[in-house]
Amino acid sequence: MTQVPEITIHQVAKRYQTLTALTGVDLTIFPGEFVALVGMSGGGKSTLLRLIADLEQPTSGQILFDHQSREAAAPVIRVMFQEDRLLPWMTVLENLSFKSTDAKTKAAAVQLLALVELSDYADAYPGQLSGGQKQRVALARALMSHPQILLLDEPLGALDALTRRKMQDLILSICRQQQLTTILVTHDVTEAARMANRIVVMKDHTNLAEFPGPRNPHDARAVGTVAEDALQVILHETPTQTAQELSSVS
Ligand SMILES: Nc1ncnc2c1ncn2[C@@H]1O[C@H](COP(=O)(O)OP(=O)(O)OP(=O)(O)O)[C@@H](O)[C@H]1O
Repeated sequence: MTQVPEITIHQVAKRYQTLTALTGVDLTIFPGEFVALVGMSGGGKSTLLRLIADLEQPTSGQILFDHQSREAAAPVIRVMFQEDRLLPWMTVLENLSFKSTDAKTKAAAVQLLALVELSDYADAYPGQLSGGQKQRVALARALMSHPQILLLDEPLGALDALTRRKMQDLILSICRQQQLTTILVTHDVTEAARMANRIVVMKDHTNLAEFPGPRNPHDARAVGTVAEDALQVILHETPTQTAQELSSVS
């Protein structure tokens, strides 16, 4: 049985006045995949994420979910950004439950706090948390609505290296456990190689090339090789060279 793609991006373009942010993007993402978008600043990574999230509309082209329009499929999509976007006047638990009095909602919030290892901070305010802890609350909040698709826009960009590494592992284990379809935008090719099963290089306003992720995120050598390959394409290769080289490798 052929699997139905969770997201089908077909010939998507996005222009802002005279500026082209994206052009000719064709990308198919299957349920449970973890895809990383990498590339130079201004390459259109965040724009693509915003289009998938329905925060903006493409100038042309289509984005389908389960082969259907967004309206018909009504996918539950949540986005996690670099800044935590927590409400500073609410406690950690309230940021998840939005002060709901519904016992089920509260129980779900408590359970998610345990999942992100923050049970002890339920009554703390965001201002009392470290950057990494705030991002864990933001992750738990994104999971509250049981998304099928999780979009991560540089969520770990502001964290120190050690916290970042721990968060990568936490996000990976949760995404696998909950079989989420995940798209991560990151500047860090090593992070992309550690986390994703597909690394998509965005260059010249489109998805120029892609690499399979290493099977084991803890295999530092394999991660390093994939990261270096992605970096070479980002920095040097012309589209034609890249396509030829990739086809000769496969
Ligand atoms: N709201 C907007 N109005 C006008 N131009 C925009 C807008 N959003 C993005 N752009 C432009 O579209 C292009 C792609 O931007 P985008 O933020 O998607 O790139 P990116 O690859 O995510 O970059 P970065 O890695 O720096 O976040 C850039 O040239 C940017 O200036």
